[in-house]
Amino acid sequence: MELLIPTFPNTWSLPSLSINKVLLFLFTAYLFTKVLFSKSAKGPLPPGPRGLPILGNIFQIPRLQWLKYTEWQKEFGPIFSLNFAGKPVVVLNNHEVAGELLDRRSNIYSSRPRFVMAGEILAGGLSIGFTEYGELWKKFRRAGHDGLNIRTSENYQAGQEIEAAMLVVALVTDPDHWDDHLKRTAASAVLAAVYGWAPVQSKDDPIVTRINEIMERLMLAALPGAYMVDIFPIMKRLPTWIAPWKKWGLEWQKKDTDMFQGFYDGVAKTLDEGDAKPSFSSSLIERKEKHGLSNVEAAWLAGNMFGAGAETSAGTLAVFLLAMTLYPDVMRKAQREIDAAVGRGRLPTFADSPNLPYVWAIVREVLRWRPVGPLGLPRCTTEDDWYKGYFIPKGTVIIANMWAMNRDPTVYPDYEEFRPERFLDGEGNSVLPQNTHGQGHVSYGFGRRICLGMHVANNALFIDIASVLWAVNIEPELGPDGKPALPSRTDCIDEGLVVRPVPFKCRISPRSTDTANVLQIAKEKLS
Ligand code: HEM
Repeated sequence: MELLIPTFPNTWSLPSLSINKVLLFLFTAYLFTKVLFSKSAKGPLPPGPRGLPILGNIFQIPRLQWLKYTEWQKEFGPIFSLNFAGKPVVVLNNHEVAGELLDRRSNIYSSRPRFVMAGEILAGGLSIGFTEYGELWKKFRRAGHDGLNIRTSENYQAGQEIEAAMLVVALVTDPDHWDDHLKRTAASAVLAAVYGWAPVQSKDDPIVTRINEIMERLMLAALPGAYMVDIFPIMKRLPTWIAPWKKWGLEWQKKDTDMFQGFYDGVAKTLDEGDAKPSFSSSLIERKEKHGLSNVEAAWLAGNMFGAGAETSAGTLAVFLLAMTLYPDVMRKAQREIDAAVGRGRLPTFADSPNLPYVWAIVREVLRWRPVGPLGLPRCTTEDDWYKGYFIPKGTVIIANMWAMNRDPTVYPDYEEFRPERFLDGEGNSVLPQNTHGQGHVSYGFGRRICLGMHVANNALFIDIASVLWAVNIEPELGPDGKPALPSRTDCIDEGLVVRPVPFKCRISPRSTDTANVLQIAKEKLS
């Protein structure tokens, strides 16, 4: 079984065998000290699986952790605890407990665990997703909300319509590389929203590649066990000449800061010249005084939006294609709705949104059925707490098992099926389960740290899905026997930042005879 936790894989962190032995000794000594001198608990933690002495459950955690947690939930209930080598971890598995702790008690459940290498060294403490609950995070959050709330996210809709038209052209002219097109469009749409840039032409655009590398570096560095400094934070004080990993991290911090600063300054320049398109960065610059962020803080906030938004959106669009390949009746029903509301003479726009409730239900169901972040981002408690007789000490890592919540049979009977109808009543009005923040699912997280980009993401998904279904059919490939070869419903890849379906083949072809015009109509939108 592949293990996520105690692998210590990085050569920067283990430069030689002798250091290796010293560190192993220190590590063991640390664990013993922790166990011997740990403060006596004030009450019982929630129940959980029995683990090894000292090391606890760390060897029981497989790579697709959420599946194991969902199994354990059946045995231990909606809230259970684990021991990661002395660190208490509490896993929340249903809407009721997550709603109570993460939403209603969010004053003590809104911090993140400390990520020394990723958050502090590589990102210089400036990555909003890793920032602990405190003044800087509150400033980031207010500024982020100003530029991405439900109202301001409408500013980016014109750019999202253009992106959707580009996606249609790409899928019609080069259907086999659909995954590349999804990645390009997601990256391009987020860059347009964040910096007001013109669409990028390829998923391999050097800037897209460079920002993706930053996110990959941060996510790999954040994996438990990747760097010793996360186990012994005191190592952060080592001088760089004996800590090459620190030198490397600081060098990247400088390069990444220079790049984000350059992008941000570029927007400031176009604003000065009166030439800027509405964007998240332009809103940051215009409300600089109000937000109280320094230039470098604002530049990192903007840069991080790309990392948080591009791969998550691309992965979700891949789930959409998988669902359409497996559920042709859903696709046809949506196409009937789109044809009735939009006709065949133009692409859908945001003005059609009120007339496309089934398309909106597909957006919700895609996010519920296969969330690209099944465990979201971990939280950390900032005070001791009690829940139903269980004690949750300050500093506990909290994991929200969104996978299990989105598949709770009491909320979603037939949860394994892709069935957008579950979100609609007979009149086409939305039906949304409780404790789902008006979304129908919990894939955007909870409480004060709920995804900042959820309105931008929902809008992009809506217009992409409506436009693609207006333009093309998505069907399974035919196998050698001439019968449809269905892709796997369940196989997935955990890429660190997102979990997406394993690569699969499908046939994408223009719809019916009048769609000879599809390309022309989409291209007209782009001219
Ligand atoms: C389908 C696409 C997306 C999904 C599924 C998604 C999901 C999530 C989740 C689960 C979290 C953690 C929430 C928590 O701790 O409770 C998160 C955080 C975040 N997301 Fe998204 N996201 C998406 C798109 C976006 C976009 C497009 C942006 C920006 C334009 C964005 C910006 C952020 C930021 C900045 C955070 C960190 C918030 C904080 O720590 O305070 N996301 N997202």
